[in-house]
Amino acid sequence: MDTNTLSLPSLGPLFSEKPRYTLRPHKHFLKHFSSTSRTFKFTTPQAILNPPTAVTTSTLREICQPHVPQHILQRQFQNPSFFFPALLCAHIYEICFRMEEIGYVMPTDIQREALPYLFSGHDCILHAQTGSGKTLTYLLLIHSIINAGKSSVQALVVVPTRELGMQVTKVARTLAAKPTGVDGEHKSCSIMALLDGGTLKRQKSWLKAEPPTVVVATVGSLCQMLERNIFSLETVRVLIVDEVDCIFNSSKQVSSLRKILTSYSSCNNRQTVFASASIPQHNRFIHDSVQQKWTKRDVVHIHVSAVEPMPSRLYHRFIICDTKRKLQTLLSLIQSDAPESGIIFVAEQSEKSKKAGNAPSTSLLIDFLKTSYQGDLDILLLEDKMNFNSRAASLLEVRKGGGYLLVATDIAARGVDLPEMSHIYNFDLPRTAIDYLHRAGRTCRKPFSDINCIVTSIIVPDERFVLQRYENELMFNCEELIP
Ligand SMILES: Nc1ncnc2c1ncn2[C@@H]1O[C@H](COP(=O)(O)OP(=O)(O)OP(=O)(O)O)[C@@H](O)[C@H]1O
Repeated sequence: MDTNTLSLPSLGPLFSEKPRYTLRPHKHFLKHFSSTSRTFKFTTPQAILNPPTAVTTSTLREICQPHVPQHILQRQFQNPSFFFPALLCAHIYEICFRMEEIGYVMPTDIQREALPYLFSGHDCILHAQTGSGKTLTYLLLIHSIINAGKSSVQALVVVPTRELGMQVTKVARTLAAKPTGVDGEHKSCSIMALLDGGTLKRQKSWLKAEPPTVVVATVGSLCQMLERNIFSLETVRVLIVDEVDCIFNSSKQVSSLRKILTSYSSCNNRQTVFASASIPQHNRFIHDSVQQKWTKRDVVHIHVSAVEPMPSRLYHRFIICDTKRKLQTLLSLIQSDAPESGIIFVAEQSEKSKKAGNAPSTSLLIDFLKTSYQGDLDILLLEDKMNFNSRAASLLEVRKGGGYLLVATDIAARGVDLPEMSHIYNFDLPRTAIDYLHRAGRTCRKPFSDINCIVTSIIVPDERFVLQRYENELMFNCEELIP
């Protein structure tokens, strides 16, 4: 058999065990793939209809190819007017090529473990370290389900912040772009960002005129659209809630998320996925989710590296100094570390400090670094109270590449993916162990790299026991740096 072309007989076994179905590949499918010089292997229906088994294969394509048609076909086999879903298959094969083009070849642990369950229609809780590839995991599920030919919103990703929403939209669009050399006639899926600070009027017209296939939304904007009946969850086949614990923890977002989940629970043909590196009291959370019917009863909790909640390549250290010496200590650290890029996390200004008319720590820090730091790194700011355009401009600058020091509040602690980040500095200690985990997790974001990254907390003597508590809770060891 010519291994470089699509071989029609190789599609035969797919149907041999179900003779009532005839193979009628769509002309677009043939045209499309005969031009791409690739071979496709299909599994037999028996394998296709089996429940997920442990995946021992080693590449993402090997995981996706047998399982994606499985998922589509499972549904198609239940449909008496079965027709070979050529366009859907074409789409997912394109995604496989595209992944390889981008450099996603080997699956990460969460991808290896979760994808078989996701492709078989299970509701899942993706619980894995920061930087472990949860985004690609749920995007692959989305691509296995959607049909870009249909004009309806079929997948919805809910995120806590505009910044994370922009990032997920970008990754989703990159993945959905056609691989080089493929000019198939089928429609690419459209992805809409429905984020706080966006132009809701424009998005409203888009949703009404030609609904996108995938919507990435912040809770507030999504609720507005749902309340005004501009779009409904009826057509949504998969709902992802990213950083789910963060949204449940936010007093501004929790009641809206509950409404969305409750409303989605009455939809037919639904699949719900929750993702985060931290799901506190996960057994309780799963129990509640089932009780509330937010997930089906057979929801699967995929917990990767349960005994090691943070990447092992992270090196943690702390330095003790008094409050007045903190700025100078930070500067000395940056000079001796010479980071490739770093984030300096600062606490949000308290109401008390605002009332006292004090300048926020972020401004003090930025002013100090701009006058005292002599190195090559750009100094940037990202904090909640900046307007959306300035926040976007800071992140754009950061993503341009080149070294930088980003002074940020916890707004940058969740989900933001900056793979070049080598150092994290806690200028103010985070409020909880979970906040520590997410701040630290802005480094070590190259799944197959063996480069170590450093997290340094600058603390006053009284804070030593707080840090110790975080060490116990997150099971890591923090070494003292003696100045
Ligand atoms: N299979 C893969 N091969 C190579 N790189 C990958 C793979 N999967 C994901 N990545 C890369 O790993 C990085 C981290 O992925 P991602 O942002 O999805 O992490 P995450 O698990 O969502 O982390 P967080 O919990 O912090 O949000 C990204 O830069 C992504 O491009």
